[in-house]
Order: sequence, then structure tokens, then C-alpha cells
Amino acid sequence: MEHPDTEHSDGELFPRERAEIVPGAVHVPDWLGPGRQRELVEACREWARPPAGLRTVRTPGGGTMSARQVCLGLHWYPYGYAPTAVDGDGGPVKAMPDWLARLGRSAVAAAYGQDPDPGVAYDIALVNFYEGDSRMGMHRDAEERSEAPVVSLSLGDSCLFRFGNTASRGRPYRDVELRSGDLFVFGGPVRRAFHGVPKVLPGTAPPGLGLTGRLNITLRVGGLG
Ligand SMILES: O=C(O)CCC(=O)C(=O)O
Ligand SMILES: [Fe+2]
Repeated sequence: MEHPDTEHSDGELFPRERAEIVPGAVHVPDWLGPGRQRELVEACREWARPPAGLRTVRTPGGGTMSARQVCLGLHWYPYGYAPTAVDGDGGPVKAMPDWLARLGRSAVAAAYGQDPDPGVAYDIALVNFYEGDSRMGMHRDAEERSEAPVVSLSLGDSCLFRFGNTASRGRPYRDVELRSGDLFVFGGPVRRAFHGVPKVLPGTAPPGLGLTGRLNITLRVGGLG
């Protein structure tokens, strides 16, 4: 017997709920509505243009990252920050828009139920573009001096996001499915936890978004001034 009343528009029996994965790491499903997601995808397309546009990141060991990346505010490279695309075309990094910095603060408030400290100003964004077979290995976001939480916004295809511990790349970790519009925030005791993206789920993007693949925007406070 079916109970249509309890079924949600996306065909799920239960709505996905805000979840504290470990203390300091919070998943807020569907934080961005469809209109906001479209605006962000459009903004990412602009940011991806040269100079200092979307690039393939080369690691010191001679490998390449499979997710391509563009930065705002400060340019991240393995492993530091610079004002220009030092490992790309050398162009000046694009500015971090005020509206995106404000979105970072409201994301923290949504995740933790409490405004961030007044001094917390999101001044760096990394935009990662994943195609079907892209991944991101377990790593920590370690080049920032600030301990402010990292804010992560997902657009397009869903992925498996692996959130681990502060000691090693291995277990214990939790795998969380991040879908288009989801917010994930990690700070406090797990600000330096290892995390990665073992898998993208191709073909799972909302049809109306006009995006093939996955975009992730991580907002950070550098504390590097
Ligand atoms: O794509 C993601 O969800 C994670 C991205 C990430 O960890 C990073 O850019 O440092
Ligand atoms: Fe990261």
C-alpha cells in the first residue's frame, strides 16, 4: 500500500535532514534553492574565463588533479596562496565578490545555528569542476592561517563526499552524498580533518540547472593578510 502523502516531490520517502556528521561538521541538504543554484552556475562560468581562469592543477609529485579549478580572492596552488595564477597563465586572481563572502557567513549561521564571529570575512573561494570520472584525494585544507570554518556548496551532479579525521587519511571516516544545492560546513575541532571526493555520480544533476558534471565552491578565510 502506498502512502503518497509521505512522499516528497523528489520521490524520497523522507526529507533529507540537517545532520551533524561529527561535532563541527554539518550537512545541510537543499540549502540553495533552484534559482540560487542557477545564479551560482552562471557565476562559475564567468569566473572560469581567462585570465586566471579554470585550470588543471599540477601537484609537485608530477601528477595532475582530475578536478579542474579556478580561484577567487587568492590563488591556491599546491601548496600555498598567491595573488596571481602562479601555476597557470600568471594572470591576477579575480576578486572575491562581497555577495559571496556574505553567503559564506550565512552558510555558517545555517549550519551551526549561530552567526560567525564578526571578524570572520570569507576572502577566498576555490571552485572545483568535476567531470564523471574526476575525484579528489583525501587532503586537509591547510594553507589558511585562520581557523574559521570551511563552507562547501555543491552544484550539479551528486557526489560521495568522504569526511575523515584529523590524524590520518584513513578510517574513521563518514561518506555523505552531497547533491546539488547542499551545504557542508566544517570547523572547530574538525577544521583540519582530512576529506575528499571518491566518486561523482554522473547524470544526477537537476535537469533544469543546465550543468553536466559537478561544481563545488569552497569558501575559506585566509587570515593571510
Ligand atoms: O568538491 C568537494 O566537495 C571538496 C573540495 C575540497 O575539498 C577542496 O577544494 O579543498
Ligand atoms: Fe578540501
